[in-house]
Amino acid sequence: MRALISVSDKNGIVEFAKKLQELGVQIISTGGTHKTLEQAGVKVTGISEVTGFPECLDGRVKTLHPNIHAGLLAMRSNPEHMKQLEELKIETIDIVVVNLYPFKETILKEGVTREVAIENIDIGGPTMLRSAAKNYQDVAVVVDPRDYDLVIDELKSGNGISLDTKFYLCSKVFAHTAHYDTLIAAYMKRERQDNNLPETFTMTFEKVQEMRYGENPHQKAAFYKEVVNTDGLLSSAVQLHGKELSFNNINDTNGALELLKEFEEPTVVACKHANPCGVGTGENVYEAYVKAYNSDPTSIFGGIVVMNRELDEKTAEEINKIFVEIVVAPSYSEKALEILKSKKNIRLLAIENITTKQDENSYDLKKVAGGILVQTIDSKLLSGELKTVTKKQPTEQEMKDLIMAWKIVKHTKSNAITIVKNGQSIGIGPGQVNRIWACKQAIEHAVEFLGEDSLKGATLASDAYFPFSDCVEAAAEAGITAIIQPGGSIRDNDSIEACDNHNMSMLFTDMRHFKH
Ligand SMILES: NC(=O)c1ncn([C@@H]2O[C@H](COP(=O)(O)O)[C@@H](O)[C@H]2O)c1NC=O
Repeated sequence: MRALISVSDKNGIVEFAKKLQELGVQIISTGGTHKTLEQAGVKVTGISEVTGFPECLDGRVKTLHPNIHAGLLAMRSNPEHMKQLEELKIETIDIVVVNLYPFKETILKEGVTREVAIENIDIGGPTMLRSAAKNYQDVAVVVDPRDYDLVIDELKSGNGISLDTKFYLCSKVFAHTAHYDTLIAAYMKRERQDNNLPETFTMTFEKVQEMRYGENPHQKAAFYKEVVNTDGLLSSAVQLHGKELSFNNINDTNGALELLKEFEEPTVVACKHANPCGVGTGENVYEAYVKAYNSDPTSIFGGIVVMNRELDEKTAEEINKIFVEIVVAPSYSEKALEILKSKKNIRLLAIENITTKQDENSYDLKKVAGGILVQTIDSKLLSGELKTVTKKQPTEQEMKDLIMAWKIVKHTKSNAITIVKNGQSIGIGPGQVNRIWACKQAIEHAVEFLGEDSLKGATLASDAYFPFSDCVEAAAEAGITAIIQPGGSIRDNDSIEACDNHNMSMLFTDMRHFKH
């Protein structure tokens, strides 16, 4: 039995090769692997002895030779194949142990040149892996060092490596080379600054964790992360305390974080089922948290609280008065951590560069039955200049609140209406099937938690245009004085007129933010 070993990651390879040798397997190897094994006392045949050809072009050609690939691809049950091998004096290779040039690790290094990245694209390795995997009935192919023990155990059993195991090893190869090639393709696309939607759509992710279940207990679920550009994003979060995150935890936290990233000043976002339920800004996170909490003290219970400044002791004490599922902050003071850790069931996450936004060319994906919808993320907030369409202009404070309401509405499920006053969300109407209901819900929200008077002088945002003037009428009746919306309805004039009649200001953004 012959094994060909050619590995970049040399961890565990000496022990594995020694065990193979003890089991009577003859070992063939390439340059660096050969050296490592020989130095450790393993008897190795150099690849050039098998190919009759020197390794050349700085290692670009080592194993790319018919003596290797015919030895891998010959079907042992096919007499014609075996006859040809004999005529060509080629011996079979029965085990292939290959792991590839570290392309991923290379491109993750800061400042890596394209030349270096390209030199780290493995050609001979995937070719061997694919040849061996195609002929899995006759060849055992090991791409993952975690499978070394499995192979040794089966060989020790005396019955050889089972067909089942060989098929399992083969399936890992194609998953591995697909992942590897997808990373290369994505790198090339980035290098070309190509943000076109490709003819065939391939992305690759790495598993972070399996979850106990998905959105519901009868659904299976796992969390996968992208390989590059995850700094500051949810998948780079470090969990400091608490139980494992669930599917819904991750989805909901994502909603909260995407909204948080719109703010530069100290801000706290409280979120439930991926919709914001309370948002506060202030001089510090304490002030911001109190505003977010007061805006809806009911929904925040069991919710998610994220902030863009270090979580201090005073804020931790405040948060600790209620039950929240998850807290995310860039960092925690020692005292704050101690206070929050006193609760077993709270999950505490840290994301260092929490304000970092996703690359604007990132994709947003939605699975539909039998297909997938792909779009670039909704990265912009405003398209350009805001246009005041009413006789009245908003005041300076109203302007600040309008922008805040606009940021919140962008990250609230459609149809959405949000109401903001003095840096605090006071009413949020998410996910309604018509706009007036969203408007009424936002107003009701404010009335319930902050009283009718809170609406006097407040500002309102709508994620898409008003089809009728009914929302303006409802806002005017509640005491709201300024509105921000995309504009673009054939009945825009009705809404503008209604604002003028009630001495309100209205701004058009010329940009819609549906979120379904
Ligand atoms: N060019 C070839 O024919 C070739 N054959 C195997 N390799 C790779 O060379 C690496 C091992 O090299 P070494 O044994 O020299 O350290 C492995 O990652 C293997 O996948 C090759 N390198 C790149 O394509």
